[in-house]
Amino acid sequence: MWRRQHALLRRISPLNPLAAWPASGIECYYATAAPEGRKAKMAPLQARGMVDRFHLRAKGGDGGNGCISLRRSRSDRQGKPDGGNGGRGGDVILECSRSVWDFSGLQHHMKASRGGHGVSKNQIGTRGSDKIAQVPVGTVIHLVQGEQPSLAVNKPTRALDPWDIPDAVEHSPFSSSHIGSKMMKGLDSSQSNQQISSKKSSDANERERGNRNHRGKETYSITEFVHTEDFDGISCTQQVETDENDQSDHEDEEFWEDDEFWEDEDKLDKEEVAEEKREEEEVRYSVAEMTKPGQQLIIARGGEGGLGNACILKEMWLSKSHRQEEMASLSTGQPGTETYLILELKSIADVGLVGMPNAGKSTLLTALSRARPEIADYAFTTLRPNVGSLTYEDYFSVKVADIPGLIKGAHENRGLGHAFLRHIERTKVLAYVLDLAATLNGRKGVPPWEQLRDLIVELEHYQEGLTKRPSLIVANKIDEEGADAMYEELRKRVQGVPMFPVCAILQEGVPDLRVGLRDLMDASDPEGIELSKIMLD
Ligand SMILES: Nc1nc2c(ncn2[C@@H]2O[C@H](COP(=O)(O)OP(=O)(O)OP(=O)(O)O)[C@@H](O)[C@H]2O)c(=O)[nH]1
Repeated sequence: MWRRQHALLRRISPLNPLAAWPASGIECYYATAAPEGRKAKMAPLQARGMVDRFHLRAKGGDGGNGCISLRRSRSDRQGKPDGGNGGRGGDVILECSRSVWDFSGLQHHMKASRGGHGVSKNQIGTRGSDKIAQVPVGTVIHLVQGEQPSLAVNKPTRALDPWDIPDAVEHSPFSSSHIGSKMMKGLDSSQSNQQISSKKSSDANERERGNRNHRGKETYSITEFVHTEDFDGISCTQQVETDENDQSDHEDEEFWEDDEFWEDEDKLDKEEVAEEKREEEEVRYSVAEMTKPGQQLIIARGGEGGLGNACILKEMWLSKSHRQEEMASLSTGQPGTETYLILELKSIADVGLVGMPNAGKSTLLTALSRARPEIADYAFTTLRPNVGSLTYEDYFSVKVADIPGLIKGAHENRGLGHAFLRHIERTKVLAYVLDLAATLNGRKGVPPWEQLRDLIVELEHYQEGLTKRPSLIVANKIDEEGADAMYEELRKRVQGVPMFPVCAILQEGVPDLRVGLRDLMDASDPEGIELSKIMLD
């Protein structure tokens, strides 16, 4: 469904003013240009805002075929087998990078190149090139179908293993299963090849692999590492774009030529949504997390190359009756593995700023750090989380995340909904930013204590116990007329929580807030906020 919509958008956006890119992350509807004689339709399109959840299908490159060749000479009329082995297919790799914000640069389908075929004179086919895509720091991987993703490192040493997954099984640092076990969350290496849900091709792959093992030929192991450090992100992006364009042109043609599309679109959409839901029910959540720049994760492995006849006849025993068939099967390259993943982004920060739209969260982030998020006097200016770094004199550094504004009923999908709260799931400290001026000077806003109540309710709806984290209150816009009295009222109504009156725009009260945040980070037994601590009317 999305592919069709993206193809459509590419086609109409330069010409059709109705299809101008929106600056929001909300699902939008566009009037689409229709071929002559057809009614224009309204099609939902994913807007350009942050893409923090992404469906990705990946396929490793197939292995190249082995060569069957005989080298004859005058002295040897019968000839000696000299066919080389096929090359291994490329892997599909995700690389964690600080230079990308979200998944908007990814393709939904990624395929690595196949290995080259073996040639005579015992020459091995070339290895298929890998397909590498960059994902942001904080990417969580859920597995819908296929094999567990595995970590790619250049050397199997402990020092190079950047993962710190809880419950990972400890192994010898030099065993391949160590790497394998580290890459699975809570799984041992014997489970690493477990299929979540089998597909035809992966079944075939497994069968083929079984046959190979049976004949004594080793299949790939996870100790075949990919050199990761010199990867040039720019060249990869270019490669990805080229492929995407090729694909999109093709899709465009199909799309406009397809008569049934206009009639069946709704039905198809519904079917696809239902299928996606069905698939999501079988998802294995959080099989891997990418938390450090430079980490690489192989999500689909290239197939092994087929054997050349030089190798087959030297090392294998072939039955006389089925010689040809066995030779053909051994020389055929294995298909690459396939996986279907859901990528989800959870920003990594120590402090999460939560507040109603327009409370001044982005302004506060600007005052606390060098981050420069968009600031404006209308609600929902922030559409994606912004993370800034707050550094203290002793070089202690705290990451602060500003997330889009929450409103009452966000859990019922009001405003921007509450899905982006996943970005504060991992924070240690919550800072509730309340707007002291929301009801002042004739404004029809919500009093600060009610803002606090609504925020707590929404956070608890998203995840029970989230508000038990160490918390403080930032009473913002103290510079406004009447804000002092409002602050006093707030202090009376909410007790037992550290509170800081602040004017984010003039940076007043910000130094005290910095100290307060540090204290909360260091405190051994800090408290969260409960609804019972708030006195409401
Ligand atoms: N008077 C006053 N205005 C402020 C203060 N802090 C922020 N503002 C104004 O409040 C408006 C909203 O500020 P933002 O920082 O965009 O608020 P936000 O909470 O990030 O808003 P969303 O992006 O909608 O979630 C802007 O016009 C700011 O200039 C303050 O301390 N005093």
